Amino acid sequence: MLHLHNSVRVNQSIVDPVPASDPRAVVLAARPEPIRLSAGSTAVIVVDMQNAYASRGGYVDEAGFDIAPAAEVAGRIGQVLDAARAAGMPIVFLQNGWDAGYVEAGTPASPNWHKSNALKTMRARPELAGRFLARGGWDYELVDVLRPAPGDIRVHKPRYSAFFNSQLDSILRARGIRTLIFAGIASNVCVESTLRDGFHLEYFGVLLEDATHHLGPDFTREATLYNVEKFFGWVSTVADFRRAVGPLSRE
Ligand SMILES: NC(=O)N/C=C\C(=O)O
Repeated sequence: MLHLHNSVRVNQSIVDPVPASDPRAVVLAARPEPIRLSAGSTAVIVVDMQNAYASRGGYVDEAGFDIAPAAEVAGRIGQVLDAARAAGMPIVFLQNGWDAGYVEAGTPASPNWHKSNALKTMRARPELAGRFLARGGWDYELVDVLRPAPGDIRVHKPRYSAFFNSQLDSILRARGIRTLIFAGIASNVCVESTLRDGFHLEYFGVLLEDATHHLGPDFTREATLYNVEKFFGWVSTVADFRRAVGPLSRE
């Protein structure tokens, strides 16, 4: 079988949200099939690469989740951002959390109050009260290695899905964005929640599997990859993304 340079098999059907005639369109190798994307209508969504999720001493580390792979994941996300910036694609950094007084986190009348492991860990260990995911604090801040560049967009979100109680949808629509490239932590929680809601809002979601990390046993990672590939979107890799958008570099 013939292969193109970006490992798209030529006789595979291509998902075509943008016309092939678009001068900024490229084909991204993905599962279950390649997808055409245009630099003009694609954004990279970096999900919650905050100290809370990717640094020692942050919320998920203190709550007992494995964050060992997070540093490597952050490095690969950096490669994605370099390629996206060179191609002129918008980059959106999501930041999960609440106000310093935790009003946005909800009361016991909110499921979030009961299910948020950050809130539960702080209640169980009062010496940690106020430390996790509070705007203005270290835990809420993005990791040092993934600092937004001028022109990048930050969106605050108070729940797992970035499409709820945030400006994400209007920010994307105002820029004509149709395709979302997902990276960040955690693949099985905020990444998947946002990609799923994006699907219901008519966005084409692509998960870069090696630019994400999951919270929980490995089967959660596998389940997310299965769900995305089978029901909600497409799965690709950092190398394939870089190969696909490399030719769009404006430098
Ligand atoms: N960013 C995430 O995927 N968050 C997952 C859990 C949490 O925020 O408690």
